[in-house]
Amino acid sequence: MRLKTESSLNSKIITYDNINPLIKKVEYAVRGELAIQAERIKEQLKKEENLGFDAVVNCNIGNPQQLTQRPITFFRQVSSLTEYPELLSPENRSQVEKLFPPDAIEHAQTLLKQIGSVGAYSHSQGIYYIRKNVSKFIEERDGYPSDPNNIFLTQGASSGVQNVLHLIISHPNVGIMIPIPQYPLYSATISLFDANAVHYYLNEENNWALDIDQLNSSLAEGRAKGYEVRALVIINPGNPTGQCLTEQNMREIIEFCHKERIVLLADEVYQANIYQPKEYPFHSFKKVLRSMDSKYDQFELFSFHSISKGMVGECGRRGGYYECTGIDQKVIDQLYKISSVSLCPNVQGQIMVDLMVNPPKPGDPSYELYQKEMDEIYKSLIRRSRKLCDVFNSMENMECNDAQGSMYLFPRIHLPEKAIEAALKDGKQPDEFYCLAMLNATGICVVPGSGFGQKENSWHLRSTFLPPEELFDVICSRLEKFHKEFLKKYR
Ligand SMILES: Cc1ncc(COP(=O)(O)O)c(CN[C@@H]2CONC2=O)c1O
Repeated sequence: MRLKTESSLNSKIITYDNINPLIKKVEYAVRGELAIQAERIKEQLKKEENLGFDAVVNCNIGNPQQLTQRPITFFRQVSSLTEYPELLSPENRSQVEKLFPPDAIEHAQTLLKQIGSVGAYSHSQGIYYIRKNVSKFIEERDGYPSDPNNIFLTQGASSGVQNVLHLIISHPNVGIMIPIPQYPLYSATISLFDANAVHYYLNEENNWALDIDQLNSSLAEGRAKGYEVRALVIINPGNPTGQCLTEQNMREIIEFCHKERIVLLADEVYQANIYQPKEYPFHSFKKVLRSMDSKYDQFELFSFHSISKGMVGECGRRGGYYECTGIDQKVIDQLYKISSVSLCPNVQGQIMVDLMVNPPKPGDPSYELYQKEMDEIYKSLIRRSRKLCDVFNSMENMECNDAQGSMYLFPRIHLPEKAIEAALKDGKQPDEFYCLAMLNATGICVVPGSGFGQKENSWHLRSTFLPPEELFDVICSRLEKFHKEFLKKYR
């Protein structure tokens, strides 16, 4: 028997060296080095250190309410009434009616009748009444049937994406096609589940369009590496690129998946963030699929949505859903089983999904305020996206496609050779080096393009356009001043 020395008894059982290597391999740039450095700077500012700016501006994450966007009043009224049902008792009614509109009271009562208590576990797929409202929303949006039994409510779209990818990744040789640039939930999850990302490049010169021949060459590459390519991920509208797919392009994508026997994962969390609705309207893959001929009736599609985006922006409540279309019932049963391991998605997140898909209707007492608040946020997002895009395009050595949708701009930066050399000497990617310098000089935290993937020798950054409009002029002038000084230093 090995004698246990004093030191070995005191040494850690779990160490960095002996944890799951797949976890060590995962990267998630949206909250990576830049975000960590931003937190350090926030601590310095709290100690009133003079850093040349008075606050950090988190443009690294699509987190609207962190940047002071207000929640939708009606949604919070209903949610708060469900949290403390005593407010709805007869003895409190007269008081409550002074503070809450009748339709909020009615909505909360209806939910509680279906839910019982928000403190109870719900059905693992989510509350059936809410899933019925999700199906109704989908039917009204697309004009085709939707079955609540094929809907899973989730802890944000993230957990739905992870469950579906986990289900599909049946062995280490599975390939999953993901866009470059992509939202790193996908690369991180594929890596965590020990599978293989098969990259297809979006075309920056054509407004980040998805060329079908790119899909064909990417698939051929994946298969040449011996991967069993099983799924294609489409983010529409795109993150970080903001492009919206045309119906024709979507039909070609469905034809490609059908021909190559690949399951389609349609990430549509930004479906309400559409800023050029005439030129680039949102079409769901479900609608386009159902508009195609009967040979596609068995086509397999997973569609994801979330309460974190749109004008709702309730990121922290962790709500979302995915719809299974054409998925074998036995597979759906396995998704139910894996959902039941986590018992259920949080109930307030489910309530927010219900409010997102079942908001006040014309003629309801709260409809006017609801519409006004949604409209104000929507119009402001358009103004801010255009303003920041114009600023990026006015800066030397920078070019930026406008945001057709989503919450981000992804400008390309042509960095001077000296800056690239300095970055590599510092052991950093050039765009990470630039973004860190920006953060330290201005307090503005963005994410380097290398965190999303990009064409060889091209450098980008991703910024949201979420800071409040009243701060925009200051932020834009800080960006311009920093950029000028950076180029001068490394010219
Ligand atoms: C394309 C896409 N899909 C899914 C998600 C996950 O959302 P929820 O889990 O909150 O529903 C995000 C979040 N966007 C991240 C978070 O903020 N900035 C981003 O790039 C996203 O951008």
